Amino acid sequence: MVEATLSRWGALSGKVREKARHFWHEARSDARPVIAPYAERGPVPSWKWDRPLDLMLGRFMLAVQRGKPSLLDRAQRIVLRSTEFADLSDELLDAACVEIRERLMRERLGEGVVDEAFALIREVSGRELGLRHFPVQLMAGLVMLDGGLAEMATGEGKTITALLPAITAAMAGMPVHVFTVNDYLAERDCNSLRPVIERFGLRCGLIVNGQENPERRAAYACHIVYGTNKEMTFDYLRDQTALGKRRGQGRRLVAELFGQVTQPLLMRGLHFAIVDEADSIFIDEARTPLILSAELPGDTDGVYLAALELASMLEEGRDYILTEGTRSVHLTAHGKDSVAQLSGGLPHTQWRIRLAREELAMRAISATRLFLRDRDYIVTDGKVQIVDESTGRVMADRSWEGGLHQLVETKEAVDISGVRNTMARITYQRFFRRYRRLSGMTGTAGEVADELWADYGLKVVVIPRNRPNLRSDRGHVMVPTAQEKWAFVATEVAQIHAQEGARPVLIGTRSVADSDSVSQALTLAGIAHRVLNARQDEQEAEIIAQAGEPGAVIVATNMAGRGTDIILNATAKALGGLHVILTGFHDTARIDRQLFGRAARQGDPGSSIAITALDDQLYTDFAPRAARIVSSSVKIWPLIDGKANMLRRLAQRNAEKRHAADRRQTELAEERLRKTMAFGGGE
Ligand SMILES: Nc1ncnc2c1ncn2[C@@H]1O[C@H](COP(=O)(O)OP(=O)(O)OP(=O)(O)O)[C@@H](O)[C@H]1O
Repeated sequence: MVEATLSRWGALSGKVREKARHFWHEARSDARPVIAPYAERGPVPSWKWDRPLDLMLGRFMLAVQRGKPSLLDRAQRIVLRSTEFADLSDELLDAACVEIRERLMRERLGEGVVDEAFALIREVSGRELGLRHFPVQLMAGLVMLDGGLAEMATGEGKTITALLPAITAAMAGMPVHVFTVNDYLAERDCNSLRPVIERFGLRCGLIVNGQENPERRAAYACHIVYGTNKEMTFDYLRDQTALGKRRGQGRRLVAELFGQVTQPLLMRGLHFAIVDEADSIFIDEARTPLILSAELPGDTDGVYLAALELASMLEEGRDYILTEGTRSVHLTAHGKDSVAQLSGGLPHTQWRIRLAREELAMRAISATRLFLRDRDYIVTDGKVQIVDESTGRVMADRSWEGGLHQLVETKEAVDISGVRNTMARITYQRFFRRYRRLSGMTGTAGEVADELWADYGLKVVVIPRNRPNLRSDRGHVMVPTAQEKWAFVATEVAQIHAQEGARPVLIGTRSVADSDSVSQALTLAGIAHRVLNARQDEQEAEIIAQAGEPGAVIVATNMAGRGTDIILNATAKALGGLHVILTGFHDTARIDRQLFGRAARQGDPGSSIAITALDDQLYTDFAPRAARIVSSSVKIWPLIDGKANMLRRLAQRNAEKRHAADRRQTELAEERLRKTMAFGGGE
C-alpha cells in the first residue's frame, strides 16, 4: 500500500522520496523491540526534516510504524494460529497448504497471508520433523522474509527457521536459493527439510560439487535450491559466460530465436537469497574474487623448477621481505638484481621480461615459504588440494592463480596442471547485490553490522535466545610454545575425564597439521579419540553423530565449526554437556565464537576453554612486537586471561583491519577491471 502511495508522490523531489523510502524501510523492518544497540548503527541519513512537507511525511510514517505490531506480537499471534491448525486432520491440513499457496500467488507477501503461511509451516514442520518453531524463530523468519539479517545465537535452530521465508517466498512464486558454507550442510539441510517443503507441493533441489550441468539445471528448476556460495556463484558465472553479450532479456530472446544460444542456462535468475552463516559468506569469503577459468594445454618446459631453484638461492632480508599475515613477498633492490643475474642463462622467455621474471621469482618464494603443506593444502592422490581454513575443508577443483598452483605442485613433485585462463570473475559483494531480495542469518554478525549494511544493504536484527545460555566459559590459558600447548591440551582432557566424568570433548584446531599434533599428544597420554579434518571428510557424518556421546573426544579443524550440530545423549547432558577446547584463536573472533557455540545449544549445559601458545600464528603474524614483549617480560607461565587476552584482542583487531582493507582492495580492483574491460569492449 505504501509503495503505491510512494509512487503517487511522483511529483515530490527525489530527496523527499528518499526520506520516505528510508522511513518506510524503518517502519517495515519493525526492528525496534529486538535490535541491539550496535545493530542500529547504519549510515546516518544525510537529510534533515526541515521542510513542512517533510515533517508531514515523517509524521505519517511514524504513525504507520506505531500502528504496526512488534515482531514478538506477530510471532505470538502466529503461534496461536498454528495451534488451531494442530486440530486439523492430515487431509484438511493438506487442503490448507494448497489454499495458502493460491492466496500467496494472488496476494503476494501481505502481512496477513504471511502470518497464515508461517503458522501452517510451523504445524507442518511439527508433524514432519517433530520440531515446531519457537516464537523467536518466527521472528527471525519474518526479518528474513523482509530482506533483513537475523542474528540468532549458535544452536538456536537456524536450519528450520530458514524454512519459513523459503517456503513462503517460493509459494509466492519466487525462486529461492538457500546458501550455506559447505556441501555437507547443504545436503543435510536439503534432505532433512524436504518432507516439509514437499508437503506444500514445492520441490527442493541440491547443488553440490561434482554435479554435471543437466543435474544442476534440474536442481535449479526446483522451487527452493540448497547449495554452497561457491557452487552457485560459479554457476552464475557459467551462465554469464554462456550468455556472452546477450545479457538483456530481449537480446537473449532474439538469440534463442535464431539458435545462437547453444547452451541452455543453469539458473532461473537471482530472485530471493537466504544466506546461512552470512558473516562467513559476506565478509570472510569476500576477500578474494571468484574466477572461472579454463585449463590451457601447455608444457611448462621446466620454468617452475627453475623458478624454485632460483628462489632457494635468494636470502630473506637481503633479497626479499616476507609478510606472513598478508601472505606477501617484496623483492628488495638487491633481490631484483639477484633475480636478473641468476636468471641470465635460463632458456625460458619469462626471464627476459623484467616484470615477468620478478613476478615469477616472488611467486616461487611464496610457494616455498608462505604456502605450507597440511596448513594451506594437502597432497592426496597425487594432487595438491587447497584447504579452506575457515571451513577446514578441501576446496575441490580450485587452484591458485598466476602460476602459484603449478609452483606448489612442482615443490611437491606431483603432476603439474595446465595454467588456467580467466573466463569470468566476480566478487561475492557484486554477486549477492544482484539478488532482488537478499536475506541472511548467522550467530555472529554484531561487529560487522556496519559493513553488511554498507556493502549489501542488510540490516542486522538481533533475535533473543529461546532459552538462557548455560555455557560456562573457563577462560584463556597461554603457554610459551606449541609443543607445551599440545601437552597442556592432553592434560586438560585427562583432567576433565578424571574430575567431571566422561563428558564429551571437542578440540578445535586451525589446520590439518595442528590436528595431527593434538592427536599425537592425546595418543601419548593414552586418550582414545577421533580426528576430523580434510583427510577424513568421508567419515564426517559418522564422527559427528557420535561426538555427543559420553567419553567421545574429537579433534577437528573448522570442519566441526559453523553449522555442525552435535547432539548430546541424556547421559552426556547429565554429566555437564560438551566441553570445547579451542587451541588457536582465529583472525576473527567470530570464528572462535562459532567453535565455542558447538557447546550449550538449545539450553543444554556445556563449557569451553581456550589454550593457546605465544608462538601461535595469530600473535606472530598480527602482533609480533607485543608477543616479543610478553615473551621477554613474563616469568611465570602459563598466563591466564589478563595479558593473554590483551594480546589476543590486539592481534585480532589488527587482523580484522587488514582483512577489511583486503576486501576494499578486492572491490576496488574488480571495479577497475570492470571499467577497463568495458573500455576494451569486454564488458
Ligand atoms: N523449534 C525447535 N524445537 C526443538 N528443537 C529445535 C527447534 N529448532 C531447532 N531445534 C534443534 O536445535 C538444534 C540446533 O539447530 P541448528 O543446527 O539448526 O542450529 P543453528 O542455529 O543452525 O546452529 P549454528 O549456529 O551452530 O549453525 C538441532 O538439534 C535442532 O533439532
